[in-house]
Amino acid sequence: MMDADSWDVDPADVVDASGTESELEFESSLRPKALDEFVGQTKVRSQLELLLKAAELQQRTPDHILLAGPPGLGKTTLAMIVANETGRSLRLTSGPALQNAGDLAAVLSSMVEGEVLFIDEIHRMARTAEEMLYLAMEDFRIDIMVGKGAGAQSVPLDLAPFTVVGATTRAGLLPAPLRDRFGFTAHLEFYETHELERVLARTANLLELEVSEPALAQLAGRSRGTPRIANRLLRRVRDYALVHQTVADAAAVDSALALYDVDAQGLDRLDRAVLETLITRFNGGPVGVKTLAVTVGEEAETVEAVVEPFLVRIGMIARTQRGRIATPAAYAHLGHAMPEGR
Ligand SMILES: Nc1ncnc2c1ncn2[C@@H]1O[C@H](COP(=O)(O)OP(=O)(O)OP(=O)(O)O)[C@@H](O)[C@H]1O
Repeated sequence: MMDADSWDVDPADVVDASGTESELEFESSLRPKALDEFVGQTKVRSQLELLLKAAELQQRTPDHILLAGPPGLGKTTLAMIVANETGRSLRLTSGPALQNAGDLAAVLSSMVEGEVLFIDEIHRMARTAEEMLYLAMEDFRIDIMVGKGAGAQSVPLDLAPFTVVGATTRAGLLPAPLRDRFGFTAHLEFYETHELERVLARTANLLELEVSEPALAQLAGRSRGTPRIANRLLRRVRDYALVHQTVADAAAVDSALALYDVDAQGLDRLDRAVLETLITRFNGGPVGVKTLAVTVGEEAETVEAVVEPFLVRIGMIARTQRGRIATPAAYAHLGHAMPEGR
């Protein structure tokens, strides 16, 4: 039986960039399948296009690709597009699933020539797996240990050429030897509002949902520069319009987003908690990001990879050598007076 708490909807689930199963299905149904369907990230798209075209002309597998950037900006989608555009199949795994060299050896030894291996959260792989991956990416070869103890032997195994697409929210955490094995690193940026409007218009179309232009613009401006969040908020607006038997217009967006604690700038509860803590507990900073995370009761990795990049981008937090500080825009947004002398 479900307890009463199970019925509560945590607003963070709506804007959090990770996902529940039904959210994941929803996302898959919306993924663009070709580069020219992929909205925004113009530079990265042209870079990828060139890299794939050159590989096609030389009839070889494309170079390994590293995609870096905050969650929900399209890394998995791009990996799928790379496979699609090259007519290859895609294997998906993730850093946390590769906890020893054996886990990786099992994946690599079953790869077919030309396949694309997508490793999400690649910075979270075990060190032993990482070392095996360097060799595999460079020489398409791995050494497998057979037997145990004094009789253990290292047996080389040749692999068919393949392309690794790694994704990370924390490129800085990747050891240099691994980073160097990628022929190309794409840094995905937060999307501009007009780009998110296009993402939303495309999604509304796929969902056969009529949404007014002002509603799309309003949603786009409150989606933290992130397509995943834009699509999720659109779904909540659709729910709102359905339940209240109204059209999906700007007023419906306002009401739905107020219900889920998304404010006028698109900040969610965690964003505001971080800013509030920085201002009221640490007098606006400077304070280290780890201390800040502990104080709001969140993992440091989430604050560093999810919360901070967006708050820095919209100018509410500044990074200094001594730590993070709240800017005048943050004080104004939360309605606090700036202390004298700051
Ligand atoms: N440029 C884009 N155009 C249209 N839709 C996009 C774009 N980028 C992302 N999306 C949509 O946003 C959702 C999230 O994208 P995706 O899963 O690729 O992000 P991600 O960067 O891999 O996130 P994570 O790092 O959390 O895995 C998907 O539904 C995808 O269709």
